[in-house]
Formats: sequence, C-alpha cells, structure tokens
Amino acid sequence: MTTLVDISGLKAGYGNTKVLFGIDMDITAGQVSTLMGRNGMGKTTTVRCLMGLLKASAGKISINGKDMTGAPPYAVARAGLGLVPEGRRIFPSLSVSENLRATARPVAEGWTEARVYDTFPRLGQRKKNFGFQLSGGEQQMLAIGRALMTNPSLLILDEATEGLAPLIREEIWSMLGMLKRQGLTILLIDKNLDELSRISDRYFLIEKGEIAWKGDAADFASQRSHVEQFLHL
Ligand SMILES: Nc1ncnc2c1ncn2[C@@H]1O[C@H](COP(=O)(O)OP(=O)(O)OP(=O)(O)O)[C@@H](O)[C@H]1O
Repeated sequence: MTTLVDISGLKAGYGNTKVLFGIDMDITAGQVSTLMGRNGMGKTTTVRCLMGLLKASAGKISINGKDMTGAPPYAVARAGLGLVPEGRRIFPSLSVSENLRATARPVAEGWTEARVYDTFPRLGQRKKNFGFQLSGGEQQMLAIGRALMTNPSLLILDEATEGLAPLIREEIWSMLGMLKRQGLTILLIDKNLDELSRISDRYFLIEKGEIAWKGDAADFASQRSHVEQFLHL
C-alpha cells in the first residue's frame, strides 16, 4: 500500500489562537479516508494546511514522498491535490462551463468537461447558466466537477453534502462510490456515519486539534459507539 499523503506533528492556528496541536495522518493511495470531528475541532484548518492555504507553525506534510511543507497552493495542486471546499466557492459570475475550465489541468485520458456532464447530467443541462443561478445541489456538483477537472490524485471534500436535499445527497454519495470504484483516492470531511461506513476504508477522528481515534473499516464498525461519543451523536 502506497502512502499518498503523510502528515506528521502538524500544528497551526490563527494569530494567537492555536487550533492544531500535532496532527498525524496518513492517506493510502486508492482508499477513501475520512476525517471526522465536532464543529470547530480543526478539520477545515487541517485541510487548509494541507492545501497550502494556511501556514503550519510546526510539522511536516509530504505528498508522494516529497516534502511539501509550506508549499504554496499552486504547487500543492500541481502535486495532485484537488479540493472541494466547504461552502463550495464556485465563481458566481462565470458560467458552469467557465467554472469547470477555470482551474482545469488536462491530462491524457483524464477528466474533461464532457465527462463531468456525463457524470452530472444536470450540469450539462445548465452549462450556459451562471454560477449564481444554480441551486445548492448544482453548485456542489459543479464544485466537485471543477475539482475533478484538475485531475487530482487525491480529491478532498469538505462537508460535501452539508445542507443539501436528501435526493441530491444520495446522488453525491453514489457518485463518490463510483469515483472510489474507479480507483480515485479520496479524503472526506464528514459526519454522516451511515453513508461514510458504506465507502470509507480509514477513519481519523479529530478532537481539540489532535487525532483522538483512528481505525480501519472493521475498527469503525466495532467501535462505532465510541466514535459517536466523541461526535456527541
Ligand atoms: N480565519 C479564522 N480566524 C480565526 N479563527 C478561526 C478561523 N477559522 C477557524 N477558526 C477557529 O479555528 C477553530 C477550528 O476551526 P475549523 O474550521 O478548522 O473547524 P472544523 O473542525 O472544520 O469545524 P466546522 O465543522 O465548524 O467547519 C475554531 O475554533 C474556529 O473558530
């Protein structure tokens, strides 16, 4: 099993506020990994460090065995990390098609605009619409499509189904299952344990800026009530 991303001893915060106190996580190629935790525990902060959007005060991040600690976002993207950010952040004044192409990184036999429309037919029907004209679910599909068009080796989704209608959530979960079957490595930030248990291979639970529990699918199944206590479920 190849380690795609390795995070060790990661510390970070905002000004004087310390948020991460030494995160250790490793992401295996071809697997779906999940980062769980209650609100405010540091999940998004971990992702922001990983993407080069926030500078860590200590620790190391390596991607494909290469030290990427402190690397800027464009270098992290080039190294193969694609983010579907919390809140989607699509470009409201660009069309669906322009949103998809804005940050695309074409590779041979990789993701194309047509392949995104095959996967999300609703986006194909709306390709000339502007970002601001889309529903929440369509915006989320667009954010996923846009990240796929960078042809990432690790796709990171921060709360991808948050606030969406049940049918759209179901569509997104089945799409993630399909991406997994195609061999894509995925990191999910999510709290929907039933849905996660269907596709996730590894779990990391963050509590007050540290990994308080981690395990594989079998550990998760047998220790789920322990995990739920942390999540206050
Ligand atoms: N830009 C910022 N400036 C100052 N503090 C911040 C900033 N962003 C986040 N924080 C604080 O850092 C802590 C961790 O936030 P983070 O967004 O990483 O949490 P999270 O686990 O992703 O939770 P959520 O599910 O609410 O997004 C919180 O206490 C939050 O208030």
